[in-house]
Parts: sequence; C-alpha cells; structure tokens
Amino acid sequence: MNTTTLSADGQSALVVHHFGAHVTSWKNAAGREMIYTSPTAIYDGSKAIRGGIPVCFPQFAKKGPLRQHGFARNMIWSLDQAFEQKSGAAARLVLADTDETRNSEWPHSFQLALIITLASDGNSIALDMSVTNKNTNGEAFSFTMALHSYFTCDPQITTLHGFDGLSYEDNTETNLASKIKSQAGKVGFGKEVDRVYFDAPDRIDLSTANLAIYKKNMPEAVVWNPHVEKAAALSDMPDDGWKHFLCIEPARVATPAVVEPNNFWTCSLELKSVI
Ligand SMILES: O=P(O)(O)OC[C@H]1O[C@H](O)[C@H](O)[C@@H](O)[C@@H]1O
Repeated sequence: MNTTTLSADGQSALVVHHFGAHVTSWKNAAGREMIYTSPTAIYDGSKAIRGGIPVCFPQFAKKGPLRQHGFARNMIWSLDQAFEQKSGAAARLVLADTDETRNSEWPHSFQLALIITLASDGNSIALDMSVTNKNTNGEAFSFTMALHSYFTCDPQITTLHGFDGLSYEDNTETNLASKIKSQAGKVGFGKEVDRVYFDAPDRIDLSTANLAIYKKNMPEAVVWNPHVEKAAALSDMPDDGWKHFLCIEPARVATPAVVEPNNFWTCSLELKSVI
C-alpha cells in the first residue's frame, strides 16, 4: 500500500496510507506513538485498516443505506501534494466519485480533500477536511461523517471530563426506547462503551494519552472502546487490543451536513501532545 511519511523536529513522524487517507502513526518529538493501530491490521485493501484515523464518509456507522462508515475509508485516495509550509510538513490527499460510488446509494459527484499537517515542532498534527459538491444536475447532497481517531492510552485508568450533563446515544443498549441517556459525571471505561455524545465540547482532554483534542464543525464526539468480548470478536485486533486505545471520534451525525452544488463544507481536527 502506498504511504506518505511526514517528518519534523526530534523523532517526530506521521504516516498516512493513501488507502482511506488513513493516518496510521504519529510519533511526537520525543518519539512517543500517539495513535493506536492494531498490530494485526489488514493492509491488502480488502477492508479498512483497524486503528489510526479512518475517515468515515459519507455515512457514519449504520445510519443510512451504505456499508458501515461509508466508502471513503475503503478507497484509494490520490496524493495531490506533499509540501513544507511555515506551520510544518503537510500532505493533501483527494478523493472523487467513481463508477462504484455513482452506482451506490449515494450517487453524487463530489471531491473530498484532506490536508494533514505535522507541526514543525512535531508535537501537534492537524486534519483539515473539505467536501465539495460537484453535482451538475443542481442537486444538493447531505452526509454524515467522523474522523474515527484511535488514541494510544490505557482505558482502564482513563476518565473523560467535560461530558457531565451531555445527552448521548448508547449503542450498547439493546432496548431502543432507552438508547438516549444523560451523562452523570465523568466517563469511565470499566465496560464496553459505544456512545454518540451530542454537542460535545470542542476541546477534549485525554490526559492518559497526554493529548488535547480540538474539533471544529463536528458537533458530536463518538466515544468507543470494545472491551473484552467485542475486541475478541474483531478479527483484526489482538484479544487484549482493547487495553491499548480509546476512540474519541469527532463527528457530524445528529444533523447531516448539507452542501449545495459548487459549494463546500469543512471541518478540522487538531491534536496536541501536552506534557
Ligand atoms: O469495526 P468498525 O466498522 O471499524 O467500527 C468500529 C466502531 O466504530 C464506531 O465507534 C461505532 O460507534 C462502533 O459501533 C463501531 O464498533
């Protein structure tokens, strides 16, 4: 699989696979791996890479007729540019509609662009995404999405603050009528957690990963850890893989984004390594 590697100060480096425009590694200046990618991830294009930062588009999860998390993470993007700028080293990857997507349940003409930047000090990265409607038939389109980030940390000692009072959809709840809940206090990970938090804060601190997460134009934060049973059921993750990451996924889920022809929509995710 083609990859692009960006490097900056110290031991920092970022690796992005063109398949999915999928970031699979970011080492900060001290050489610490900030992103979790499964050691048994599959890289032959037959499925999305397990871990890293999958781009879920144009559908989050099963919230629509497409395959889980849409098609963008299963397609080969083109490297449009790799460049150095004042703020750091960057790569711009793009994806356009193909016969396959035009024949899907989301038949639109589009261009996705993802600019991935590794800051010159190596201690932060940014993902700036834009979605352009290229339809020539005058049709607007709508989509849901997520930047499904897996962060290296131990969920067993992690709690998330700043979520108290938020309402969320609990996807581990089998009783549909009780899916929407309200967060009381901090979020802990003593069991499987699979939640869509609505109107989540635009800065989320993940202290056990020494990380600050900043999101823009993605109102939701999906928080996921499969815990023992679900991890064992994932063929591309070791049984104890769940002990090594937490997904905090900035997302636009509750209200799909709507883009008129020749217009575009943007969002961004910035990750800062903090001591
Ligand atoms: O296995 P995947 O298709 O990559 O999905 C992994 C996970 O993604 C999100 O976090 C969803 O909320 C989970 O329900 C899902 O299990």
